[in-house]
Amino acid sequence: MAPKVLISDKLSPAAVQIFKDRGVDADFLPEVGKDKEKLLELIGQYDGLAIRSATKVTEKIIAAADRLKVIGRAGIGVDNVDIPKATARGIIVMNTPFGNAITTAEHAISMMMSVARQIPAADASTQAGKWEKSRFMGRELTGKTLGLIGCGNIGSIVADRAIGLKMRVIAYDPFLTPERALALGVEKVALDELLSRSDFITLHTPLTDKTRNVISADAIAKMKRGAFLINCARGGLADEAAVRVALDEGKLAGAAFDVFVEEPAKDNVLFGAPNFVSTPHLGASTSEAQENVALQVAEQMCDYLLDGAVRNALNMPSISAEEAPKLAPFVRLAEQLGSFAGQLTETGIEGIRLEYAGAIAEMNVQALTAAAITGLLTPLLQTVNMVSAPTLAKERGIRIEETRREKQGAYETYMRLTVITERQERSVAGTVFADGKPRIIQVKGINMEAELGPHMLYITNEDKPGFIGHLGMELGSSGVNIATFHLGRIAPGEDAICLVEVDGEVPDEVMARLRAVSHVKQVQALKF
Ligand SMILES: NC(=O)c1ccc[n+]([C@@H]2O[C@H](COP(=O)([O-])OP(=O)(O)OC[C@H]3O[C@@H](n4cnc5c(N)ncnc54)[C@H](O)[C@@H]3O)[C@@H](O)[C@H]2O)c1
Ligand SMILES: O=C(O)[C@H](O)COP(=O)(O)O
Repeated sequence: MAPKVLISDKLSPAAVQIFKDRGVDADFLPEVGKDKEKLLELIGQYDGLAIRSATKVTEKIIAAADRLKVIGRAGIGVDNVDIPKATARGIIVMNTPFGNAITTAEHAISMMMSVARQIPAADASTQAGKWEKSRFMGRELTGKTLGLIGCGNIGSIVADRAIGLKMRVIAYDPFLTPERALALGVEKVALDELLSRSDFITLHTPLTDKTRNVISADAIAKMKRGAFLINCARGGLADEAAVRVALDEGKLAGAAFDVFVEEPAKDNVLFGAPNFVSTPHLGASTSEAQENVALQVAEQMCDYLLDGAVRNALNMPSISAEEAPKLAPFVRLAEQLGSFAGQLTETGIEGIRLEYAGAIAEMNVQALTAAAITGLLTPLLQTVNMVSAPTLAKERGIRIEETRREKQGAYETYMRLTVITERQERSVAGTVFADGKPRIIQVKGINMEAELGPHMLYITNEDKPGFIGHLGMELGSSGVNIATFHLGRIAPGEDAICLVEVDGEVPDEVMARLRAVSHVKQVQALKF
């Protein structure tokens, strides 16, 4: 059955066409995003949800999203999605980090020019038949200092354009490296220095606990009298009430906001303030940017739903479309090793150690580790996948160690998973053969070579004559057919392991008889 996607926001129709061309059923219902109840009613039917900023993907929506595998944001900001809740349910959240960056940077520059020359007010006055030439005295940009708070994708494009306008650009961004600042032609400064030196300040950070109200009354007090403030990033970065006071008092010569604490902004404290310019969250609204983000998000969602490729996800390592089919057998191996160890572990898991050697060490190990944790936790938790597994493990205090080795042993690829509990460490290792099928090649240091089937018996025993015959007889007389049989031992007469694939589930009474077979130490049924 073709995957089904709901487009619940005003995305460019280009997205619908991509979904159609790739064989994904897409329902284009752009009004649903604003109607919480309708979204709640419909969401259970979909594998994918394509959104912009109007759709709020809350905990309640996620709880009702029984089939949902991916949320695709045609744009950058994902503050309208409850990512931790999506992650816990194994839903990938992806965005399009570059598709609307140029357009938004251009909007910030437009807002800076508009507010510097009071264009909206001058336009309204002129069209009202007044000719108030002396009322609208503006400010020149050339030679002025522009302070960027946040110098990522959009901030750095703004810097480039502002340098073109002959402005001096300074930036406050803790993650901006000196090399990057140099390459951009930007001076990296501390926040207080930026506040005191800038003639214009533009905001380009996400809204986080650290950035909320970065422009507070205190921050405004540190700014130059007559400075301008531009916010095309997120409402909440500036304290709107404090900005209103500063505009009324003339501390700020003007402010231009595209984004507001509450959107849609219908009755904002800033409305009507002197030299306040506003737009209704139009930063990304150009036909070019909307086409870019719609195409990109639709392709990314199709890649994931159809091929398992992951791009621009905020809660899962990337897996390229070329890589996905090559990685698939190794993901299966990692899941099997995790599941094998998980089913044999009865006490609390303190940590897991993952060792990758040979060709596998060069692969997307982050994805393989996520797959191994998925396999490990699946027997313990109801719903877990590669998206939720690392978070669920972390929440449970499970330590994850990863090592990569170039050295190859007998096998071209070698992956070993060791589960660490308070009582013991148990390891299981495997490889993928040229036929693309995973094999178990070591259990607790004992070499063997076994392909796992849906129903397996894991038996530990003493290596003594008669054991195999006795075991075979018990299974045969109980009507349990043996599909494959694999043996390994430390040394003649010592501890041994036996992995048997059987055709179907082994009833409890048969399990009890197997446990009574002489030289048997442990018998456990495993499912894959
Ligand atoms: N108005 C719109 O329509 C529109 C369109 C696109 C993006 N946006 C918003 O613009 C903002 C920036 O987007 P981007 O693509 O440049 O993001 P980005 O992730 O590329 O850049 C954000 C920058 O902020 C910096 N940063 C993080 N915390 C900081 C802090 N405490 N102090 C200073 N800097 C900090 C980061 O280091 C990073 O360099 C986002 O909030 C995004 O949602 C708005
Ligand atoms: O984060 C973004 O990409 C912008 O805020 C754009 O939002 P929009 O897609 O709702 O216009």
